[in-house]
Amino acid sequence: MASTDSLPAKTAYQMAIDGDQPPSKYILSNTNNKFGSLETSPPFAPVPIIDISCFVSSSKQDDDQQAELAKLRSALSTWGCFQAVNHGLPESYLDSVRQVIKQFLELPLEEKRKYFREAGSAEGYGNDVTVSESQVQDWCDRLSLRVLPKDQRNLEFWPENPSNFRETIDDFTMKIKSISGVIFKAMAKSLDLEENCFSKQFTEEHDVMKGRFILYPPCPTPDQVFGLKAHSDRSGITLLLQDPGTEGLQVCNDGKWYMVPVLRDALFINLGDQMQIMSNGIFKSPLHRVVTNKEKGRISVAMFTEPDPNKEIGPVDVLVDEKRPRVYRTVKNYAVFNYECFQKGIVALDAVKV
Ligand SMILES: O=C(O)CCC(=O)C(=O)O
Ligand SMILES: [Fe+2]
Repeated sequence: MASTDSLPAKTAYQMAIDGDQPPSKYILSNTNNKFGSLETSPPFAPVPIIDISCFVSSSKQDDDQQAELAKLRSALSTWGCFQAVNHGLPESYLDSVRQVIKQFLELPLEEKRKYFREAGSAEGYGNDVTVSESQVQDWCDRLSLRVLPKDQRNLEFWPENPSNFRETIDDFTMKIKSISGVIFKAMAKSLDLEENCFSKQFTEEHDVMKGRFILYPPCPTPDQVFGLKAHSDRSGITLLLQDPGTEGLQVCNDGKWYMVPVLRDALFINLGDQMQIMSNGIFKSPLHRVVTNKEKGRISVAMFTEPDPNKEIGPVDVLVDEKRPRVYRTVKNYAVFNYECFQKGIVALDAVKV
């Protein structure tokens, strides 16, 4: 994988501390931005709020569950995302997760350098993967880790400072895995499919999960710089813990951009490309991006669940019929496929259409 990454002399975080103006490679232009102009305060997205305790608790009335399942199906086939509430993780627990990430990402550069992501590697500390000289840079510092399967963790990238980083992220991973299992089952039920048809590929027989821990420092020119460029996720689903103090995430619907509201105790869940493929296009993997803020920084925690890269995925058989012909062909190792498309400037989901 050809890429030209090296840790810059200054990361966005250091530039923000020093009061530097963003260098030209961070500034948007007509040639480096193809997904619509940057609006820092578009309307709020009326993203559905779903009570996911209905999907686990047998004490809830069946009618309640049916209503939430209908809401889930509608949310995922229109917005491709929803706010999950009543997920069982207390606010103080979520604060402790954000805290270890903030502590690591705010360490001096020399300390973080030990975990630097090498060119061609998906793991470690740094900025986005650089695939072309003209690529606009994201105004963020981030750490990417493979968190599952446990025996494939590369601990050399797992910070030892703060000292509770590893145990906190390990515990959070297992809790997110369990919530993902509930959501994959609910997604299947909402489509009248056998309840395990997605969960067995994502959280039972195989569990591949990546974590991305991001710090968006304040930016002096938020109307010219993205925190994160527009993209769709390559995952099955992504579970995102937002910063309770700062908005920044935007989602695209029908060609228009909306700001995702921050709900203090919610997990924001968006569908990734692989679930769009498996649902034969019924569910949507939405384009999303992050804008920066002049005064305030923002921390976010994104957990990506993916199927086994060695197994082919494709539309579930019963979702393909005369009324809804097969939209996508089968594909293996979508992460690598997606990266190769990105390098060529092609949208991966378009490239897997039949
Ligand atoms: O930071 C956010 O709010 C979104 C992060 C994201 O979209 C990603 O890491 O893929
Ligand atoms: Fe994303």
